[in-house]
Amino acid sequence: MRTLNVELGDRSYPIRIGAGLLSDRAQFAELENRKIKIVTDANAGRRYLPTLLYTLALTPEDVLVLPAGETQKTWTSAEKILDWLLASNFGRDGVLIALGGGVIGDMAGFCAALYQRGIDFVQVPTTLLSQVDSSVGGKTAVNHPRGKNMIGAFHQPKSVIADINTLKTLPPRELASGLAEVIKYGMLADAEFLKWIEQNLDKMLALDAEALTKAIYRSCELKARIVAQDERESGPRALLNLGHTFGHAIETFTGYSEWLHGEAVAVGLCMAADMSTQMGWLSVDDALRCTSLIQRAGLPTRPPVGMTPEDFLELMGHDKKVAAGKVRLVLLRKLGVSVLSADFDEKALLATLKHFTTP
Ligand SMILES: NC(=O)c1ccc[n+]([C@@H]2O[C@H](COP(=O)([O-])OP(=O)(O)OC[C@H]3O[C@@H](n4cnc5c(N)ncnc54)[C@H](O)[C@@H]3O)[C@@H](O)[C@H]2O)c1
Ligand SMILES: O=C(O)C(=O)C[C@@H](O)[C@H](O)[C@H](O)COP(=O)(O)O
Ligand SMILES: [Zn+2]
Repeated sequence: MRTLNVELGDRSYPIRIGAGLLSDRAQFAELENRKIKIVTDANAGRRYLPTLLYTLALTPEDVLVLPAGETQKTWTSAEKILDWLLASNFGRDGVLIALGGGVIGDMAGFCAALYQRGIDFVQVPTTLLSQVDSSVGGKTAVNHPRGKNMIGAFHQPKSVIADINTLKTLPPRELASGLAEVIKYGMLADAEFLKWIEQNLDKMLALDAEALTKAIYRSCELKARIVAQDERESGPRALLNLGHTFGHAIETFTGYSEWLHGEAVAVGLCMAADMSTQMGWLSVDDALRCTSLIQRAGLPTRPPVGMTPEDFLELMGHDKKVAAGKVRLVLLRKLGVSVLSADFDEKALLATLKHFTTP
């Protein structure tokens, strides 16, 4: 097992990564003598709930199982969770566990932030995407038809327990979706890691435990370092949004169905790399390197057919990074070096949007 910490003073917490953690009671030692409730979804619950219930000596009454998928990441689902906690007379001293992918983690975390003005919660991520990214950093939210993660709160978990054995049942498309965020970390903060991803992609696609553990550990380490500097995204944390201004536009355009988050981010990464070359920063060769890695991971590299530059511009105008009415974009100076840019050349953006939306 490998452990690292997110350093946030008295809200610091451990991220534990290893095989078989779900059945190891010691991993949940902080929860001893606490009332516990679990929120999960149908897929993660079917596979991993029995083990977790046994480990924590809980019963099915302590669990809420929601339908799976991004379309469920709504205010209505959050209300269901809050209603259930209230109906169970759950106290402010209780702990909510999120067992599942990023959808469950973001929603349960959001409800933990709201319920009785904030209760403790623990992330037990079961997808690659949630183990490398969403379970760490305390961004919690639900989607709105007008925009991704538009209703949310910052609320840090008490711990993150990532059992890599859960990845064995992940459908290939979901594995690839998680790889998009791993590639993002290499592109935005660590060119050496990006090279390692290129060299070890096939191992990760074959679910090699050592390669996956390294990818999860390094992604979490890079994220934890940035979150520790800027928990609430007033500065460098925005860099974690590389590819997301384009990606979130795609997810909103497609109504949070059809496209997975990582797939939309993958296209966003290609678009951000392309625009960085239009700005004269990233070399064309390096942008192509990123696109070809994304393609090798089985991810899309172009937006949905029918999406126009105007669609992108309209949706990007609602991005949470907009400041003083101006879109701000995360771009690459070079591989491993990202910047948040407000004064980018509009022509470069238009050229990228045109290039990616022309059949
Ligand atoms: N808070 C953050 O910092 C942050 C970061 C990145 C992404 N996100 C959010 O995370 C969400 C995407 O997360 P995701 O990709 O985990 O999606 P998800 O939660 O929808 O999980 C993907 C699918 O896999 C299923 N599943 C979960 N674990 C499984 C397992 N072990 N075996 C088989 N199936 C399993 C789920 O039921 C679901 O159908 C998006 O809403 C995105 O916005 C948040
Ligand atoms: O943790 C962050 O900060 C991120 O930006 C990580 C992203 O991968 C993630 O998708 C996040 O939820 C996006 O946040 P948002 O504030 O743009 O909705
Ligand atoms: Zn993301």
